[in-house]
Amino acid sequence: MRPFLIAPSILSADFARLGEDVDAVLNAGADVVHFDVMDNHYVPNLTIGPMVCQALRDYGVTADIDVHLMVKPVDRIIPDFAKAGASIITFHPEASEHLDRSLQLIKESGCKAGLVFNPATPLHYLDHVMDKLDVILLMSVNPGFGGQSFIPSTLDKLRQVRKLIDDSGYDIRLEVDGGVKVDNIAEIAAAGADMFVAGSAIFNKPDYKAVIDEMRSELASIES
Ligand SMILES: O=C(CO)[C@@H](O)[C@H](O)COP(=O)(O)O
Repeated sequence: MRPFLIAPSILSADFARLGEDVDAVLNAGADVVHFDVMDNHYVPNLTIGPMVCQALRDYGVTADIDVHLMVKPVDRIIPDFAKAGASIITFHPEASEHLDRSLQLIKESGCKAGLVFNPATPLHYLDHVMDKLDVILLMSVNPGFGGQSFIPSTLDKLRQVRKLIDDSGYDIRLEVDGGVKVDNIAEIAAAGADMFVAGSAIFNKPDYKAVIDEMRSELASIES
């Protein structure tokens, strides 16, 4: 298994001082910036677009930015995010008319590509695209809002996807997003995840480093 990555979701950051807050969480030990893009159409909330991604790059953020597109359609916005400095772009299969084309578009734009599965989205969308994926993201809440509780059936789904990845021989990250906390991160890692999105668990606490350190110490029990 590759090193675990902690990716704070900036959905729970302070948008009035986003650059500073992202710097703070990276200085606290986070690996990746998770950037949630919502369109009030595919999901019932509205957030941020490529200009904000570009603003973070202009502010000096050099860490990978993991752009999670909760938008429909997806293709038109992919090149804009690539130009704005996205490192990884993921989208939901239900939001794309042509899965393979959207994945190729992300790759041609120079970013890593991933598919996102809602709690009830079946895994068959993986059938013919494993060779094009850098990331599989399992939502452990229904997308749209931070601060929801982890849906326990995600653990079984993680085990299934971990097996699919291992059997495929491809180098694919298994990311999980929603309700990830210090007290469940070890169980989630044991089920196969290696990249952990956490919003409220980190940003709603005054000491980001303390939370990230606690998460890493929980994860250490799995690594060893
Ligand atoms: O994409 C989403 C929600 O749609 C997530 O990234 C949330 O922002 C995670 O928040 P927490 O559950 O960790 O508070």
